[in-house]
Amino acid sequence: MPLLEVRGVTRSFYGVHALNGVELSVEAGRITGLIGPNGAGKTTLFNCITGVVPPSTGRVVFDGEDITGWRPDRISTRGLVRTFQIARGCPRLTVRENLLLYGAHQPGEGVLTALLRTRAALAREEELQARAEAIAARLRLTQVLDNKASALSGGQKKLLEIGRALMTAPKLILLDEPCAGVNPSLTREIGERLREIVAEGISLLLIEHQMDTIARLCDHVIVMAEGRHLTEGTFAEVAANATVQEAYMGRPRWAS
Ligand SMILES: Nc1ncnc2c1ncn2[C@@H]1O[C@H](COP(=O)(O)OP(=O)(O)OP(=O)(O)O)[C@@H](O)[C@H]1O
Repeated sequence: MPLLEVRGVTRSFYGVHALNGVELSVEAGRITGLIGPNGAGKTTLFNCITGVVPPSTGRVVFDGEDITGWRPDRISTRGLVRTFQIARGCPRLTVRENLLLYGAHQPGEGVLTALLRTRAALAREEELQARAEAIAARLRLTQVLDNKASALSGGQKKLLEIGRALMTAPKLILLDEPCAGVNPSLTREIGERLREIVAEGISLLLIEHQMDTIARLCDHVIVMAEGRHLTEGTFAEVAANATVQEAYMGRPRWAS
């Protein structure tokens, strides 16, 4: 059974059909790339899957459970979380605080428990601290744990965004352009961290425009165009597909 199934999902905005009945599946244990020309509906699909925007019609099934129309926080407790193209962390908080903020959304963490500071709450806080430190170490952010997020480099901000997603103990992370705006060597480094995350059993679905990054990183590639699933396969297969080339025609990013 696929980890994620999208069945006939449509979404319109003021008469614009952003999604026209998307059908796709994401398998566990690998990095799946989601590509397509500008306006293909990739970000809207991410929003519909993760509850940021409800689909107009269709179904989203995650890990065997129908999550269509659920709110993002409820979806994340099931192990499905997304990152945003523009990092959404709190710049004035430290890296550690940013990580803890996300861990606090875990199931079982009630405001009352936190306020009462019971023994259980203190133990939970220690556990979250340990998790934040372990995730920072995984992402090579230990040196900057107590620095303000605003002081991080562009690449480190991207890693922090991934770290915040990891704090929710996800099964699947949807990454919206995790390497956008970072230089080639940092892109490779982020790629290495993503590979390590997958080796630990977390699955990834990522939107990326840089085709060399997709080619290097993704085990499988799904192509969208005009709000629909166009085709899928290995990078070599989709790159050789005439329909894909046609969908990208005149779009210089394909060549980059
Ligand atoms: N909130 C919104 N209001 C109105 N139109 C929207 C909204 N969100 C998306 N759209 C429209 O839906 C279509 C699909 O946009 P979307 O951003 O999902 O595509 P994309 O494949 O992610 O594009 P890009 O690669 O440029 O980010 C576009 O025509 C876009 O203008």
